[in-house]
Amino acid sequence: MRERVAVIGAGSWGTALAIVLAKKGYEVTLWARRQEVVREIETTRINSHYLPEIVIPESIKITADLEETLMQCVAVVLSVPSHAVRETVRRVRPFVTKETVLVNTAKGLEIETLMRLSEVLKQELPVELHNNIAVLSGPSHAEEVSRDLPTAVVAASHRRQVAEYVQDLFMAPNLRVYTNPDVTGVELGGALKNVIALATGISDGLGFGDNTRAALMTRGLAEIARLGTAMGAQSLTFAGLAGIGDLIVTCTSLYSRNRRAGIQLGQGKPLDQVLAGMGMVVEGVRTTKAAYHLAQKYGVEMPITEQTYQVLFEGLNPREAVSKLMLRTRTHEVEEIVVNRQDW
Ligand SMILES: NC(=O)C1=CN([C@@H]2O[C@H](COP(=O)(O)OP(=O)(O)OC[C@H]3O[C@@H](n4cnc5c(N)ncnc54)[C@H](O)[C@@H]3O)[C@@H](O)[C@H]2O)C=CC1
Ligand SMILES: O=C(CO)COP(=O)(O)O
Repeated sequence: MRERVAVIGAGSWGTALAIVLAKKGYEVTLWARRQEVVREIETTRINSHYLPEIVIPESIKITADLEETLMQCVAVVLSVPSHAVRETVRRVRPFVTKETVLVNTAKGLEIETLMRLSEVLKQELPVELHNNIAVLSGPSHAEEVSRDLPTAVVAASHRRQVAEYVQDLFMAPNLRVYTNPDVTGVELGGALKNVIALATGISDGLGFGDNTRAALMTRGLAEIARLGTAMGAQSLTFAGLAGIGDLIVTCTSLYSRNRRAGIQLGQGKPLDQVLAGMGMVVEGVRTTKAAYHLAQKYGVEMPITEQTYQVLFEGLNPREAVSKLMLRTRTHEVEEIVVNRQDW
Protein backbone atom coordinates (compact mmCIF):
# COMPACT_ATOMS: atom_id res chain seq x y z
CA MET A 1 0.00 0.00 0.00
CA ARG A 2 1.25 3.48 -0.85
CA GLU A 3 2.05 5.75 2.10
CA ARG A 4 -0.23 8.72 2.57
CA VAL A 5 1.20 12.24 2.88
CA ALA A 6 -0.84 15.35 3.67
CA VAL A 7 0.16 18.73 2.26
CA ILE A 8 -1.54 21.59 4.06
CA GLY A 9 -1.80 24.75 1.97
CA ALA A 10 -2.51 24.85 -1.77
CA GLY A 11 -0.54 28.01 -2.51
CA SER A 12 2.54 27.99 -4.72
CA TRP A 13 4.80 26.01 -2.41
CA GLY A 14 2.27 23.46 -1.14
CA THR A 15 1.20 22.71 -4.71
CA ALA A 16 4.79 22.30 -5.91
CA LEU A 17 5.70 20.00 -3.02
CA ALA A 18 2.55 17.93 -3.50
CA ILE A 19 3.60 17.40 -7.12
CA VAL A 20 7.11 16.29 -6.06
CA LEU A 21 5.65 13.78 -3.58
CA ALA A 22 3.01 12.48 -5.99
CA LYS A 23 5.66 11.89 -8.67
CA LYS A 24 7.57 9.85 -6.11
CA GLY A 25 4.56 7.56 -5.69
CA TYR A 26 3.13 8.78 -2.38
CA GLU A 27 -0.63 9.02 -2.03
CA VAL A 28 -0.89 12.78 -1.66
CA THR A 29 -3.83 14.79 -0.36
CA LEU A 30 -3.53 18.54 -0.79
CA TRP A 31 -5.61 20.66 1.56
CA ALA A 32 -6.86 24.01 0.29
CA ARG A 33 -8.48 26.56 2.55
CA ARG A 34 -10.85 27.80 -0.10
CA GLN A 35 -13.49 25.64 -1.78
CA GLU A 36 -13.09 27.46 -5.10
CA VAL A 37 -9.45 26.35 -5.31
CA VAL A 38 -10.59 22.75 -4.69
CA ARG A 39 -13.19 23.04 -7.44
CA GLU A 40 -10.75 24.58 -9.90
CA ILE A 41 -8.05 21.96 -9.37
CA GLU A 42 -10.57 19.12 -9.47
CA THR A 43 -12.02 20.27 -12.76
CA THR A 44 -9.01 21.74 -14.60
CA ARG A 45 -5.96 20.28 -12.76
CA ILE A 46 -4.58 23.85 -12.72
CA ASN A 47 -4.04 26.14 -9.73
CA SER A 48 -4.42 29.26 -11.81
CA HIS A 49 -3.67 31.89 -9.19
CA TYR A 50 -0.53 30.33 -7.71
CA LEU A 51 1.08 28.08 -10.37
CA PRO A 52 -0.79 28.74 -13.63
CA GLU A 53 1.64 26.96 -15.96
CA ILE A 54 1.65 23.62 -14.16
CA VAL A 55 -0.63 20.64 -14.68
CA ILE A 56 -1.36 18.96 -11.35
CA PRO A 57 -1.23 15.14 -11.57
CA GLU A 58 -4.59 13.36 -11.37
CA SER A 59 -3.24 11.23 -8.53
CA ILE A 60 -3.21 14.22 -6.13
CA LYS A 61 -6.42 14.39 -4.18
CA ILE A 62 -7.53 17.92 -3.36
CA THR A 63 -9.94 18.77 -0.57
CA ALA A 64 -10.91 21.45 1.93
CA ASP A 65 -11.69 18.80 4.54
CA LEU A 66 -8.83 18.66 7.01
CA GLU A 67 -9.85 15.40 8.67
CA GLU A 68 -9.99 13.64 5.31
CA THR A 69 -6.60 15.13 4.37
CA LEU A 70 -4.91 13.90 7.50
CA MET A 71 -6.46 10.45 7.79
CA GLN A 72 -3.76 7.77 8.19
CA CYS A 73 -0.99 9.99 6.86
CA VAL A 74 2.62 9.25 7.76
CA ALA A 75 3.75 12.84 7.27
CA VAL A 76 2.20 16.31 7.26
CA VAL A 77 3.80 19.03 5.17
CA LEU A 78 2.77 22.49 6.34
CA SER A 79 2.87 25.09 3.56
CA VAL A 80 0.79 27.96 4.87
CA PRO A 81 2.17 31.46 5.49
CA SER A 82 3.97 31.98 8.82
CA HIS A 83 1.16 34.01 10.32
CA ALA A 84 -1.21 31.05 9.79
CA VAL A 85 1.10 28.33 11.17
CA ARG A 86 -0.14 28.41 14.78
CA GLU A 87 -3.85 28.29 13.95
CA THR A 88 -3.22 25.61 11.30
CA VAL A 89 -1.25 23.38 13.69
CA ARG A 90 -4.07 23.70 16.21
CA ARG A 91 -6.51 22.46 13.59
CA VAL A 92 -4.18 19.66 12.46
CA ARG A 93 -3.36 18.43 15.99
CA PRO A 94 -6.49 16.31 16.65
CA PHE A 95 -5.89 14.20 13.53
CA VAL A 96 -2.22 13.19 13.88
CA THR A 97 -0.78 10.19 15.72
CA LYS A 98 2.43 10.06 17.72
CA GLU A 99 4.21 8.52 14.70
CA THR A 100 3.33 11.35 12.30
CA VAL A 101 6.24 13.47 11.09
CA LEU A 102 5.47 17.19 10.75
CA VAL A 103 7.49 19.23 8.27
CA ASN A 104 7.16 22.99 8.31
CA THR A 105 8.08 24.65 5.02
CA ALA A 106 7.02 28.23 5.79
CA LYS A 107 9.83 30.77 6.09
CA GLY A 108 9.15 33.37 8.71
CA LEU A 109 8.83 34.20 12.39
CA GLU A 110 5.78 34.73 14.55
CA ILE A 111 5.71 38.49 15.04
CA GLU A 112 3.63 38.51 18.22
CA THR A 113 6.01 36.18 20.10
CA LEU A 114 9.22 36.48 18.00
CA MET A 115 9.29 32.67 17.96
CA ARG A 116 10.72 30.47 15.26
CA LEU A 117 8.03 28.37 13.60
CA SER A 118 9.29 25.03 14.94
CA GLU A 119 8.96 26.57 18.40
CA VAL A 120 5.37 27.46 17.56
CA LEU A 121 4.79 23.84 16.48
CA LYS A 122 6.32 22.60 19.74
CA GLN A 123 4.09 24.86 21.76
CA GLU A 124 0.99 23.61 19.98
CA LEU A 125 1.79 19.89 19.82
CA PRO A 126 1.89 17.29 22.60
CA VAL A 127 5.36 16.54 23.91
CA GLU A 128 5.51 13.04 22.35
CA LEU A 129 5.41 14.71 18.93
CA HIS A 130 8.23 17.21 19.58
CA ASN A 131 10.91 14.92 18.21
CA ASN A 132 8.89 14.42 15.02
CA ILE A 133 9.18 18.08 13.96
CA ALA A 134 11.33 19.01 10.97
CA VAL A 135 11.80 22.01 8.72
CA LEU A 136 12.53 22.18 5.02
CA SER A 137 14.33 25.22 3.66
CA GLY A 138 16.80 26.39 1.02
CA PRO A 139 16.79 28.02 -2.42
CA SER A 140 13.65 26.59 -4.01
CA HIS A 141 11.15 28.64 -5.94
CA ALA A 142 7.93 26.72 -6.47
CA GLU A 143 7.83 27.75 -10.14
CA GLU A 144 11.12 25.89 -10.75
CA VAL A 145 10.60 22.89 -8.45
CA SER A 146 7.22 22.21 -10.08
CA ARG A 147 8.97 22.22 -13.49
CA ASP A 148 11.47 19.68 -12.16
CA LEU A 149 14.49 21.98 -12.50
CA PRO A 150 17.49 20.75 -10.45
CA THR A 151 17.24 22.15 -6.91
CA ALA A 152 18.97 21.49 -3.58
CA VAL A 153 17.37 22.05 -0.19
CA VAL A 154 17.99 21.19 3.45
CA ALA A 155 15.93 19.22 5.98
CA ALA A 156 16.61 20.07 9.62
CA SER A 157 15.47 18.33 12.76
CA HIS A 158 16.82 17.85 16.25
CA ARG A 159 16.58 14.11 15.64
CA ARG A 160 18.78 12.68 12.94
CA GLN A 161 16.29 9.92 12.01
CA VAL A 162 13.59 12.52 11.44
CA ALA A 163 15.87 14.73 9.31
CA GLU A 164 16.83 11.66 7.27
CA TYR A 165 13.20 10.60 6.98
CA VAL A 166 12.36 14.01 5.51
CA GLN A 167 15.43 13.77 3.28
CA ASP A 168 14.14 10.46 1.89
CA LEU A 169 10.58 11.80 1.65
CA PHE A 170 11.51 14.60 -0.75
CA MET A 171 14.70 13.35 -2.43
CA ALA A 172 14.07 13.01 -6.16
CA PRO A 173 16.21 12.95 -9.33
CA ASN A 174 15.98 16.75 -9.52
CA LEU A 175 15.52 17.55 -5.85
CA ARG A 176 18.56 16.92 -3.73
CA VAL A 177 18.00 17.12 0.03
CA TYR A 178 20.77 17.59 2.60
CA THR A 179 20.28 17.25 6.36
CA ASN A 180 21.33 19.60 9.15
CA PRO A 181 20.80 19.27 12.92
CA ASP A 182 20.93 23.08 13.32
CA VAL A 183 17.18 23.78 13.26
CA THR A 184 17.68 27.32 14.62
CA GLY A 185 20.15 28.25 11.88
CA VAL A 186 18.11 26.70 9.07
CA GLU A 187 14.94 28.46 10.20
CA LEU A 188 16.60 31.83 10.75
CA GLY A 189 18.41 31.69 7.41
CA GLY A 190 15.13 31.00 5.59
CA ALA A 191 13.23 33.71 7.42
CA LEU A 192 15.79 36.52 7.52
CA LYS A 193 16.89 36.32 3.88
CA ASN A 194 13.47 37.74 3.00
CA VAL A 195 14.34 40.99 4.79
CA ILE A 196 17.50 41.33 2.73
CA ALA A 197 15.55 40.46 -0.45
CA LEU A 198 13.26 43.41 0.26
CA ALA A 199 16.31 45.63 0.80
CA THR A 200 18.04 44.52 -2.41
CA GLY A 201 14.76 44.88 -4.29
CA ILE A 202 14.43 48.42 -3.00
CA SER A 203 17.97 49.13 -4.17
CA ASP A 204 17.19 47.70 -7.63
CA GLY A 205 13.98 49.74 -7.75
CA LEU A 206 15.94 52.88 -6.98
CA GLY A 207 18.13 52.16 -9.99
CA PHE A 208 21.25 51.25 -8.02
CA GLY A 209 23.63 48.70 -9.47
CA ASP A 210 25.00 45.20 -9.13
CA ASN A 211 27.68 46.48 -6.73
CA THR A 212 24.98 47.76 -4.40
CA ARG A 213 23.06 44.47 -4.51
CA ALA A 214 26.23 42.47 -3.81
CA ALA A 215 27.09 44.75 -0.88
CA LEU A 216 23.60 44.42 0.61
CA MET A 217 23.62 40.63 0.20
CA THR A 218 27.06 40.22 1.75
CA ARG A 219 26.54 42.59 4.64
CA GLY A 220 23.00 41.23 4.97
CA LEU A 221 24.37 37.73 5.46
CA ALA A 222 26.78 39.12 8.08
CA GLU A 223 23.91 40.52 10.11
CA ILE A 224 21.79 37.37 9.66
CA ALA A 225 24.69 35.32 11.02
CA ARG A 226 25.25 37.81 13.85
CA LEU A 227 21.65 37.51 15.06
CA GLY A 228 21.56 33.78 14.29
CA THR A 229 24.61 32.92 16.37
CA ALA A 230 23.36 35.13 19.21
CA MET A 231 20.19 33.01 19.12
CA GLY A 232 22.14 29.74 19.24
CA ALA A 233 22.60 28.89 15.54
CA GLN A 234 25.84 27.52 14.06
CA SER A 235 27.57 30.12 11.90
CA LEU A 236 28.43 27.53 9.19
CA THR A 237 24.72 26.96 8.53
CA PHE A 238 24.61 30.47 7.07
CA ALA A 239 27.25 29.43 4.53
CA GLY A 240 24.88 26.68 3.40
CA LEU A 241 21.69 26.25 1.40
CA ALA A 242 19.39 27.82 4.00
CA GLY A 243 21.78 30.77 4.37
CA ILE A 244 23.75 32.12 1.42
CA GLY A 245 21.96 29.70 -0.94
CA ASP A 246 18.50 31.05 -0.29
CA LEU A 247 19.82 34.60 -0.03
CA ILE A 248 21.27 34.35 -3.54
CA VAL A 249 18.09 33.03 -5.12
CA THR A 250 15.75 35.39 -3.33
CA CYS A 251 17.84 38.50 -4.00
CA THR A 252 18.38 37.75 -7.68
CA SER A 253 15.34 35.87 -8.99
CA LEU A 254 12.31 37.54 -10.45
CA TYR A 255 10.23 34.70 -9.03
CA SER A 256 10.90 36.14 -5.57
CA ARG A 257 7.85 37.95 -4.24
CA ASN A 258 10.02 39.65 -1.63
CA ARG A 259 12.41 40.97 -4.24
CA ARG A 260 9.57 42.09 -6.52
CA ALA A 261 7.86 43.84 -3.60
CA GLY A 262 11.14 45.61 -2.79
CA ILE A 263 11.58 46.75 -6.39
CA GLN A 264 8.13 48.37 -6.37
CA LEU A 265 8.84 50.03 -3.01
CA GLY A 266 12.08 51.41 -4.43
CA GLN A 267 10.11 52.76 -7.37
CA GLY A 268 7.97 54.69 -4.92
CA LYS A 269 4.82 52.58 -4.63
CA PRO A 270 3.28 52.56 -1.12
CA LEU A 271 3.54 49.30 0.84
CA ASP A 272 -0.20 48.61 1.06
CA GLN A 273 -0.54 48.92 -2.73
CA VAL A 274 2.47 46.68 -3.30
CA LEU A 275 1.06 43.96 -1.05
CA ALA A 276 -2.45 44.22 -2.49
CA GLY A 277 -1.06 43.82 -6.02
CA MET A 278 1.10 40.81 -5.17
CA GLY A 279 -1.78 38.43 -4.31
CA MET A 280 0.65 36.05 -2.62
CA VAL A 281 2.41 36.10 0.70
CA VAL A 282 5.39 38.47 1.05
CA GLU A 283 6.88 37.05 4.23
CA GLY A 284 9.68 39.58 4.52
CA VAL A 285 7.39 42.41 5.58
CA ARG A 286 6.33 40.78 8.85
CA THR A 287 9.75 39.21 9.29
CA THR A 288 11.38 42.65 9.11
CA LYS A 289 9.29 43.68 12.10
CA ALA A 290 10.20 40.52 14.03
CA ALA A 291 13.90 40.77 13.12
CA TYR A 292 14.03 44.43 14.14
CA HIS A 293 12.70 43.52 17.60
CA LEU A 294 14.93 40.43 17.88
CA ALA A 295 17.99 42.57 17.11
CA GLN A 296 17.03 44.81 20.03
CA LYS A 297 16.28 41.86 22.29
CA TYR A 298 19.65 40.21 21.62
CA GLY A 299 21.60 43.48 21.44
CA VAL A 300 22.81 42.74 17.91
CA GLU A 301 23.59 45.37 15.27
CA MET A 302 21.48 44.82 12.12
CA PRO A 303 21.78 48.05 10.15
CA ILE A 304 20.18 46.81 6.90
CA THR A 305 17.24 45.30 8.78
CA GLU A 306 16.88 48.51 10.76
CA GLN A 307 16.80 50.71 7.64
CA THR A 308 14.39 48.30 5.92
CA TYR A 309 12.14 48.56 8.98
CA GLN A 310 12.28 52.35 8.83
CA VAL A 311 11.35 52.33 5.13
CA LEU A 312 8.50 49.85 5.58
CA PHE A 313 6.96 51.10 8.80
CA GLU A 314 8.25 54.60 9.57
CA GLY A 315 7.96 56.22 6.16
CA LEU A 316 11.71 56.73 5.65
CA ASN A 317 12.61 57.61 2.07
CA PRO A 318 14.48 54.57 0.60
CA ARG A 319 17.21 56.80 -0.89
CA GLU A 320 17.86 58.31 2.51
CA ALA A 321 17.98 54.79 4.02
CA VAL A 322 20.78 53.81 1.61
CA SER A 323 22.63 57.00 2.39
CA LYS A 324 22.36 56.24 6.13
CA LEU A 325 23.87 52.80 5.51
CA MET A 326 26.73 54.24 3.47
CA LEU A 327 27.54 56.94 6.01
CA ARG A 328 27.53 54.79 9.14
CA THR A 329 30.57 55.06 11.39
CA ARG A 330 33.48 53.20 9.79
CA THR A 331 33.92 49.61 10.98
CA HIS A 332 35.84 46.35 10.44
CA GLU A 333 34.60 43.71 8.06
CA VAL A 334 34.91 40.80 10.54
CA GLU A 335 35.10 41.80 14.19
CA GLU A 336 36.34 38.34 15.31
CA ILE A 337 39.41 38.54 13.04
CA VAL A 338 40.38 41.88 14.55
CA VAL A 339 39.79 40.73 18.12
CA ASN A 340 42.05 37.70 17.55
CA ARG A 341 44.86 39.78 15.99
CA GLN A 342 46.24 41.83 18.84
CA ASP A 343 49.39 42.63 16.80
CA TRP A 344 47.28 44.41 14.16
N1 LIG B 1 6.61 30.03 -3.15
C1 LIG B 1 7.82 29.49 -2.96
O1 LIG B 1 8.58 29.32 -3.91
C2 LIG B 1 8.26 29.11 -1.60
C3 LIG B 1 7.56 29.47 -0.46
N2 LIG B 1 8.02 29.11 0.76
C4 LIG B 1 7.31 29.48 1.97
O2 LIG B 1 6.09 28.74 2.02
C5 LIG B 1 5.10 29.49 2.73
C6 LIG B 1 3.85 29.54 1.86
O3 LIG B 1 4.22 30.29 0.72
P1 LIG B 1 3.51 30.18 -0.69
O4 LIG B 1 2.92 28.87 -0.93
O5 LIG B 1 4.49 30.68 -1.66
O6 LIG B 1 2.37 31.27 -0.46
P2 LIG B 1 1.15 31.62 -1.39
O7 LIG B 1 0.80 33.02 -1.13
O8 LIG B 1 1.46 31.16 -2.76
O9 LIG B 1 0.01 30.65 -0.81
C7 LIG B 1 -0.38 30.70 0.53
C8 LIG B 1 -1.44 29.66 0.76
O10 LIG B 1 -1.80 29.68 2.14
C9 LIG B 1 -3.20 29.87 2.24
N3 LIG B 1 -3.49 30.66 3.43
C10 LIG B 1 -3.37 31.98 3.61
N4 LIG B 1 -3.76 32.33 4.83
C11 LIG B 1 -4.13 31.18 5.44
C12 LIG B 1 -4.67 30.88 6.71
N5 LIG B 1 -4.88 31.84 7.60
N6 LIG B 1 -4.93 29.58 7.00
C13 LIG B 1 -4.70 28.63 6.11
N7 LIG B 1 -4.22 28.84 4.89
C14 LIG B 1 -3.95 30.11 4.55
C15 LIG B 1 -3.63 30.59 0.97
O11 LIG B 1 -4.98 30.36 0.70
C16 LIG B 1 -2.70 29.91 -0.04
O12 LIG B 1 -3.24 28.68 -0.43
C17 LIG B 1 5.71 30.87 2.98
O13 LIG B 1 6.17 30.92 4.29
C18 LIG B 1 6.88 30.94 2.01
O14 LIG B 1 7.93 31.73 2.51
C19 LIG B 1 9.14 28.36 0.91
C20 LIG B 1 9.87 27.96 -0.16
C21 LIG B 1 9.49 28.30 -1.50
O1 LIG C 1 11.90 31.20 -0.22
C1 LIG C 1 11.75 31.29 -1.41
C2 LIG C 1 12.67 30.63 -2.36
O2 LIG C 1 13.59 29.81 -1.72
C3 LIG C 1 10.63 32.10 -1.93
O3 LIG C 1 10.96 33.42 -1.84
P1 LIG C 1 9.84 34.55 -2.03
O4 LIG C 1 8.87 34.34 -0.89
O5 LIG C 1 10.56 35.84 -1.96
O6 LIG C 1 9.18 34.31 -3.35
